[in-house]
Amino acid sequence: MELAAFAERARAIEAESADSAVRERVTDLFAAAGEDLPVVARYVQGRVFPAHVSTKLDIGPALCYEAIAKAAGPNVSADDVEGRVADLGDVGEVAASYDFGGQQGLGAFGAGSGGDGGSGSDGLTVAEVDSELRDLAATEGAGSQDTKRDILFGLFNRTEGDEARYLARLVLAEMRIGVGEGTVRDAIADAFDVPVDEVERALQVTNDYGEVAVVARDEGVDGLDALGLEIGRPVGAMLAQAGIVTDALDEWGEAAVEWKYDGARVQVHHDPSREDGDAEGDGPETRLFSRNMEDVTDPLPEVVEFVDEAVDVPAILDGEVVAVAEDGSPLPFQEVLRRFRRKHDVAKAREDVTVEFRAFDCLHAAGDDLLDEPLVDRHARLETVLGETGESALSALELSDDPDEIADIEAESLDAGHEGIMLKNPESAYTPGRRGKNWLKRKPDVETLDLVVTGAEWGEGRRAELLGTFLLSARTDDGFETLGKVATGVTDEELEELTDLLEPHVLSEDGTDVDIDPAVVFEVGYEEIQASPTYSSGYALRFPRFLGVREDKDPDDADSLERVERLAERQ
Ligand SMILES: Nc1ncnc2c1ncn2[C@@H]1O[C@H](COP(=O)(O)OP(=O)(O)OP(=O)(O)O)[C@@H](O)[C@H]1O
Repeated sequence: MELAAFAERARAIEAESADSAVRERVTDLFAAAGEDLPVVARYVQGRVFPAHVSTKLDIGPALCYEAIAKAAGPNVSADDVEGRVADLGDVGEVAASYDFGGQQGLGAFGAGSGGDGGSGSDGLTVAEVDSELRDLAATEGAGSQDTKRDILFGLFNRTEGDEARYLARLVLAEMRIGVGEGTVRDAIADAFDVPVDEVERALQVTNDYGEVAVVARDEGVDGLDALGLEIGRPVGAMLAQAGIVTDALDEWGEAAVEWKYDGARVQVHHDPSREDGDAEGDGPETRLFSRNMEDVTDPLPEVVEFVDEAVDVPAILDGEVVAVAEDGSPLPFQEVLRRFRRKHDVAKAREDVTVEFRAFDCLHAAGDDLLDEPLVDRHARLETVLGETGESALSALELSDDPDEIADIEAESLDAGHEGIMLKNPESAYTPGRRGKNWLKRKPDVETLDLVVTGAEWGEGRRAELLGTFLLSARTDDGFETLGKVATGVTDEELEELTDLLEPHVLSEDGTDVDIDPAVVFEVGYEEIQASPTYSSGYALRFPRFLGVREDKDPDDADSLERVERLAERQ
């Protein structure tokens, strides 16, 4: 499929407001995508790679503006592009407004002019874009930024109008044409006449919209059924809602109660047949993935060693990595995230902060996918997989229908320095990536919010080189809405780290005000949530405090405005 045809359809999808019309258009797009279906199924959601792949484009706005400016000709600078993005608020709009790479003469036959969309500026195809972007992502080392910019320039140079619009939005992860995961799932079912439940299950186990779309089309229901978990390919973590003991007992009669560890989520993939350093190079025995499916194997060698020692069957385990002090008591989870981030000097980091694994679920063991098994059975399997050697990592699961007994478990957890308890439906299946009612978390402490940084201000005087005040936003279906600024409680050293983290995502600057692409999630505490016209969400945080960066969360995992509204009502 030519990029022009894709762009024309993307434009039509974006113009629709009714969900059913969007779904129909996406269905038609999939039916027409031919051999580019896997790419198209991802691009329509603004994804370049499947979620289970750790590869990233790593293109910041500044690099993208340079590539656009270069394609636009000698009279346009990256600053001009940035200025126009600040005015128009959409990099796609800006990219579409330039005449790129001497294509002007072909303009009359350009993107969008043909009913079949096949008469693009120079026949650039979606497959070619994908191949170039893969090359771009694989570029590393010295000079890689220049190479990336050149590849991107080469692509922009071959686009015009809507092609440029959606290419720019794609590479900056700002597609936003109103196509969410649910729409893609439904459209796959409609386009290839397979049950939506089967598509949903296949998506949960593979995390790959492209693969599922192709299997649905080429192999139908049987093909989808045959898709299973694969060791080495992470799946979404099952998530919890806030809940209370009486709700759990009313609903299930009896609850499975566990300590809620204050660490960071890790999915362990272990295959003993893959020896480290084996000649075929098919990967290490154990790989670890964070909650957002990043590969965190290298920074956590002691967890790898523990699993290699304890587990001797192929397995996928779910659990938490906790940082522990010398006396064995838990340290705040920020210490764990520090370890996750560490790429160099891991041995030194390991000396500074000790981490341990706590396992609470088993998704696969010795060839059996266990997602549909009841929790209690999965837990029993987990115990077997860990065996005596791994016993210390097993999270104790107690079944109880007695609120007093559950209160005692909560007190023990808090005494031991943990966060509270998890209440789980003993009979429930494991639903990857879903925040359902079968797992409830109970934390007695005041709730915190995980919010996306969408703006900042440069400091003054001594801190003029540092970003000092951060604008925070909650997630909505269409993007992000602001609800406060956080400035206090941050040291110079922290500000330096935060500036380094955020600078690559700066979209535009106006005086000391900086507009930032949603990429970084902050955990913040607050005294109260107030209704307020100051911010676009209609709410404002009273006395917000910075607690840390949620390195393990993407903007899509940040708290929603709906949750903010619920918390505001409960105050
Ligand atoms: N025994 C346990 N069972 C399941 N999850 C646990 C357990 N102990 C700790 N956790 C952690 O609690 C999290 C569940 O809360 P939730 O799904 O809301 O994630 P979250 O947004 O990271 O929440 P929080 O910030 O409260 O940890 C899990 O992702 C996991 O990291």
